[in-house]
Amino acid sequence: MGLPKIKHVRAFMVRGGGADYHDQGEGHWIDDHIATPMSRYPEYRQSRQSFGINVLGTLVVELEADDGTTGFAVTTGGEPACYIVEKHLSRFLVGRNPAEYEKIWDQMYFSTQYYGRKGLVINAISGVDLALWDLLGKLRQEPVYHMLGGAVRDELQFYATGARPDIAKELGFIGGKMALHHGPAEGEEGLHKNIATLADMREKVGPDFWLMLDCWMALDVNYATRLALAAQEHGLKWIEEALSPDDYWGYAELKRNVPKGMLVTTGEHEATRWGFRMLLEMECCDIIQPDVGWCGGVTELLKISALADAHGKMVVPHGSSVYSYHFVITRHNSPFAEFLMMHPGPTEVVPMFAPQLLGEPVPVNGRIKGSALDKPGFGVELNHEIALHRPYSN
Ligand SMILES: C[C@H](O)[C@H](O)CC(=O)C(=O)O
Ligand SMILES: [Mg+2]
Repeated sequence: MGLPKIKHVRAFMVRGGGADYHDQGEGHWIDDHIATPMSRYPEYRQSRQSFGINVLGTLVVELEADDGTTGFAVTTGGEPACYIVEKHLSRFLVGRNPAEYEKIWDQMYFSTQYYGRKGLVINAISGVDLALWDLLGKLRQEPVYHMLGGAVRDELQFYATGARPDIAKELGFIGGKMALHHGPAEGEEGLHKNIATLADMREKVGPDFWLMLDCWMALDVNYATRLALAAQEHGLKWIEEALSPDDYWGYAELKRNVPKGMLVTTGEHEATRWGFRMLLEMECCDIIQPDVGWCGGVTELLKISALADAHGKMVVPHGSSVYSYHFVITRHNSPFAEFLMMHPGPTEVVPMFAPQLLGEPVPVNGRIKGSALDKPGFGVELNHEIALHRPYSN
């Protein structure tokens, strides 16, 4: 329909925070003895970087149209994702109209299905999809949330993820989600410590502030059930990602086991409508948490969200900065959003994907006004002052 065609596809890798938010320096709360599936090995317990959580780095996808307009997006994926974008996915983009995002998504997904479906390949597809939406918005001079149907509310409300829900409360957030520190291999002592941390935080924030625990796939059904039962008296709102993302059966059992009123959430490491269909149809959880940069991008999230809505479930995307903000504001079944506190303390609000994005909005008093999203595309620019490395070309 008269839009300039895509002329160039470029994929860069970047180190140091941003979309690979686990790639932080020493002393950051996000790498401080957090329970993981690798915690069963004592040598990998203290630091997630020790087992390689940050090996990938960020993938930046940049699309340039015939008229010189560029759209871009960032996600996790680094060098291997650059290869997939440049050597495989670019063929579905060059010479194409960016408004054909449905057909492009379909071609990217089915051409990679024999080695893709989840994980890195879907991260790469998500990055391309988000860059397409950004380009489309920049060409049409429209914010992405307009193209998704427009806002259903005037502002976004956030809960904060970090080690200091007490400070998150002072900063105006509606709740605080803490990482669980000890996994099953740390025995009864670890379980008591986990509960003691929650009890201490409940004491600090008072009775009504939401408190959640993020278990980052570290537990088994028995441990997660015991944790949930013990956490009830401290008003735990939800238990997140307690089990392996492949253990749909375990999630269904956990959901039956937790105390009435406590929510089970998961999905940040799930991908595509087919993965989320499993979580929904098997009654695994109360809230699904797709990461917009990992689940297939906005094009796929629209389908995931419609499926969740039909099942009466909320969609509260994992992190994902502006890519989540433009989506959440358009959906009734996404009533609030996550803000990942990337300050090392974390005692201050800093942009989630700093330093990669310029103009990234941040919550003020736990909120972002819809008007802050009123710029073309996702409303941010790539910070060209950071070291962008292009390992391959197409
Ligand atoms: C804090 C968690 O372990 C993880 O780093 C982030 C996450 O899962 C979330 O924000 O949700
Ligand atoms: Mg999580």
